[in-house]
Amino acid sequence: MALLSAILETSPTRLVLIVTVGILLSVIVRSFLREKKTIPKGAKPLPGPKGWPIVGNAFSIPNSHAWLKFKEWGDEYGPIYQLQAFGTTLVVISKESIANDLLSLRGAIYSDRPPLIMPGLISDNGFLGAARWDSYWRRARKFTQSMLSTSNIQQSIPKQTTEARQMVVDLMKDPDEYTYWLERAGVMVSIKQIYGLDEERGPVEKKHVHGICGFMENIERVAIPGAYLVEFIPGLLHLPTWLAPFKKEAKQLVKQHWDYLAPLVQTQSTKSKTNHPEQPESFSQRFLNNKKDWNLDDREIVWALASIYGGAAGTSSTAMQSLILNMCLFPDWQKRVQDEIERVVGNERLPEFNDSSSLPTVRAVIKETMRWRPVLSGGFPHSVTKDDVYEGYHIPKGAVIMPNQWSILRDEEQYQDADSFKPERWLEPSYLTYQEPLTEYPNLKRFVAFGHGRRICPGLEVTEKALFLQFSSLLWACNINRARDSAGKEVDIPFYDYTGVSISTPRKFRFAVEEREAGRLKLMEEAALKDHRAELAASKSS
Ligand code: HEM
Repeated sequence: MALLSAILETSPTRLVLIVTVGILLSVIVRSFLREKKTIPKGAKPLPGPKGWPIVGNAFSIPNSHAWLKFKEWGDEYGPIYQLQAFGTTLVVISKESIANDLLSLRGAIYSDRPPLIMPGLISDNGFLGAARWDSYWRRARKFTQSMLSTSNIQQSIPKQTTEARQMVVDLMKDPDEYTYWLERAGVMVSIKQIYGLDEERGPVEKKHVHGICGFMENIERVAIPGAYLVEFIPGLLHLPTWLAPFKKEAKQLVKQHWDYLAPLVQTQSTKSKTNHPEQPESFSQRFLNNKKDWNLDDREIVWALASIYGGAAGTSSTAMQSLILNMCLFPDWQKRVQDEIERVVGNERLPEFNDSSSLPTVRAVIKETMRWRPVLSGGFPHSVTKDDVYEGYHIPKGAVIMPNQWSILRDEEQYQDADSFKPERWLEPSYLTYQEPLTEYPNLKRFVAFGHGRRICPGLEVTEKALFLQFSSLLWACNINRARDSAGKEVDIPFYDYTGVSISTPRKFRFAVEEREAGRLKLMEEAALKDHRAELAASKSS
């Protein structure tokens, strides 16, 4: 009682000091106890760089482009090694076979995510990618996987085709705005497929692009390691909001996200079951028509759908930006792709998804771009729920597992001359990566760029279709070249100038787009317009 009354009489500043010191002390004790964790008999600790007491290696891990440092350490300490940060063990994997052994074969204990406090707070713990291995994740994942099944994705091909063509038209007219056109293409497919909305072209589209990209940018920004102290000191969550600015910020953001996302689902509740065979049911309609099958409540479904919508935003458009950049850097490959498209598609018609099996060079350039410039270069963290021993090494419960894609996709034993951009590695039998028949391979199925095991990206098939349609349509209609300055001199494009956060995107670069042959742009524009009008008409009559 005496202690309580003493605390109550203390000034607010002293109270903050007491709380902060208390929390810090508890962190120090917890880190110390975790560091002292015993290793099972017969097992040994993983190798790794030496760290400092308590902070471990935390201050040696860069908060930008961490994958480059992780690869350096991998070259020194081997394909699986550990780091320490404030008592948490970080296990970094640089080899696909090890990632498969742990994250896929032992998926029963390697499918959790580390606690991501801020991404959780700003999405009401509903963002699937950050969700823990719990009941919500299981139910939302089951729903997501079912919605993104092969047959559902097949139904989205007409919309994907229309938006790919529209993207090419927009890009040719206004190449400086390329990031917006690439984002827009993916977002407009999602908004139709997930929420059943067919929007008019123009400002209303912008609202959606900014709405969902803003949500994902916020998730990414708050997840940057070190951005928020609460990620290292979860005890700060117990502070009242007036003492914790991060809580105030999270409250504002979660409201902003909800205000955009919730009405997208609610507008669907007023629509009846669609009877149009050419108008497949949207994901939200499928949910609303069979609510009890999915076991998700009205709040959870908003976030589950937003996770699919958000998962698609930023990822495919980043891969497309890398493809455009690579066409500037490797004009010989651009010519090979265009020659192949010319042989198969010709001048009279536009590329379609059915052409995919006859266009292995297109698929090889896409796959090699995703290997050479992985969208999630540092991988996506998993977490292990039980103590484990792998090849004699101890992996403690709660360790964060980082499958470092930058290293895995540059493993010389798998990819000869791994630092070079070589689409031929997927096309020529002399390479280990070659697989027949070329009507089917290369493809993106089980490609590590999409992660591992039970958490593998459920959007893989959507991406495969989107990238094929966008890239083949672009190179059928135009040539991509380096831009020229006012004196006619080629503008330099840096070889590697990418952002250093989780979705690693090429920083803004300049390029030129020109029509390959007169009439192609017109053909593309007419097709995009006709299909879009038909979609709008069908949606109004349904
Ligand atoms: C270039 C395109 C894409 C890449 C490279 C990519 C990559 C990834 C990776 C690496 C993960 C984490 C996997 C793991 O933890 O092992 C992931 C998760 C996820 N992705 Fe994708 N993705 C892409 C496109 C998409 C699309 C188009 C969608 C939706 C249609 C999507 C939805 C998701 C979702 C919902 C998760 C969370 C899964 C979970 O935690 O259970 N992604 N993605």
